[in-house]
Amino acid sequence: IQGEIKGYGTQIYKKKKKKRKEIGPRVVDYAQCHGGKGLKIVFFHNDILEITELIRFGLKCLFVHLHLGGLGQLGVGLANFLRKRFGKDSVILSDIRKPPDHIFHNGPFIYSDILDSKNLRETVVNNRINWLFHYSALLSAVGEADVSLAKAVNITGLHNVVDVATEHGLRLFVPSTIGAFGPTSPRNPAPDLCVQRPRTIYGVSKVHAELMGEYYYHRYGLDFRCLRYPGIISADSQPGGGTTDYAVQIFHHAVKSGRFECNLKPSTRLPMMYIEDCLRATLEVMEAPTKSLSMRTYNINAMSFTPEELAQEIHKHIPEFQITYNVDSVRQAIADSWPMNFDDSNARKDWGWKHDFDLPNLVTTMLNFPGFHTRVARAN
Ligand SMILES: NC(=O)C1=CN([C@@H]2O[C@H](COP(=O)(O)OP(=O)(O)OC[C@H]3O[C@@H](n4cnc5c(N)ncnc54)[C@H](O)[C@@H]3O)[C@@H](O)[C@H]2O)C=CC1
Ligand SMILES: CC(=O)[C@H](N)C(=O)O
Repeated sequence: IQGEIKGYGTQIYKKKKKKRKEIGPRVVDYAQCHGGKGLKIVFFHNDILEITELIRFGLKCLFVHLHLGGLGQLGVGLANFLRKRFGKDSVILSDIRKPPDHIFHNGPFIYSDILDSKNLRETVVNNRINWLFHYSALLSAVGEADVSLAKAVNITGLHNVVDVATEHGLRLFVPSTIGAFGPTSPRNPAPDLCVQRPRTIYGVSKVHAELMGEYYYHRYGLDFRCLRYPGIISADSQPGGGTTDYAVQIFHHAVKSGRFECNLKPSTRLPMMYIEDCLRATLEVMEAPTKSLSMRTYNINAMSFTPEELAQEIHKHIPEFQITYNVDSVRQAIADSWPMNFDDSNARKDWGWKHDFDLPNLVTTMLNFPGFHTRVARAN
């Protein structure tokens, strides 16, 4: 993984049989880094060191990540993924809801409301945050049901996050979505750059997030990075009220009862991705060297399928599985305005993005997920 540490660059000395291996050029400052025995970091200003050297020494840097809106469908998975890389105490999970015991005891958790800009600043300063992952949002369908709350969280909340990240020189990740496109966008595939006139408050707020992040990058140097996620599918977390939720719920129902009532038409094609690919892409773009990024907002793609195609794939594992359809007109109208497929060639070219999961191995992975069956039982 190529990466960079800007501003306070680092130079690693590795004591090896009393012999010091000097990697970087100049020495200005000195700090002990937790995680690596006998490893010392010395700092020098405004130089860049490829993060490969840090990874090679298995060094856990003095990164502290704050993860906002972390108790949703994707947030706990991201926190676990980052903690494996940077150490449990380097990743602070936050939300406005109480965490369940197994999450509360799995690493630092704090309350953080993105609508309270003072609380946000205190959190960033008191914990010396370097990287910020901003997951707080109301998704497409729940946003249409409460436009004023969606405006507050997805727009005012975003403004607070962008301001605090700029003030404190954070590296900021904000996810966008297939929902950031609308009926006048090219749909099959949708490229990175095209007309974006979404018809949901969710999509409008996400286009705004993309534009605000890029403005702050060009105007103030905010290290803003953004990926447009497809519908994300996970086995151990429930979806948060979007239009692609059917593609998560279908697995729980297939295992539990062998039957599923789908709220989208059988032929509704949407881009989708397994959560492992999503979380890996998120870290890869955050660790990509600045010089490799020709853009600040990228599409990422893995697969696209219809409910009918998904059901046929599940059928190969559960022959008695039956799908019926009871179309939700709100979600159907949203889905019909979204891309059917994504062109993610820029992500693949600039920072080496590639997906691991296609439809067959998504279904195999989901239905064989450790404890999935008991999770379904517990969830019910
Ligand atoms: N799940 C998916 O398929 C996709 C998700 N995304 C984006 O990824 C991010 C995470 O998505 P999910 O985990 O699915 O969302 P989710 O809806 O499951 O979770 C969002 C979290 O934000 C929190 N939140 C709400 N108001 C808040 C506030 N004022 N301050 C702090 N936190 C607040 C909620 O408590 C919730 O835990 C969102 O920004 C979403 O737009 C983008 C595309 C696809
Ligand atoms: C694709 C998304 O952004 C989300 N899952 C939704 O359906 O709203």
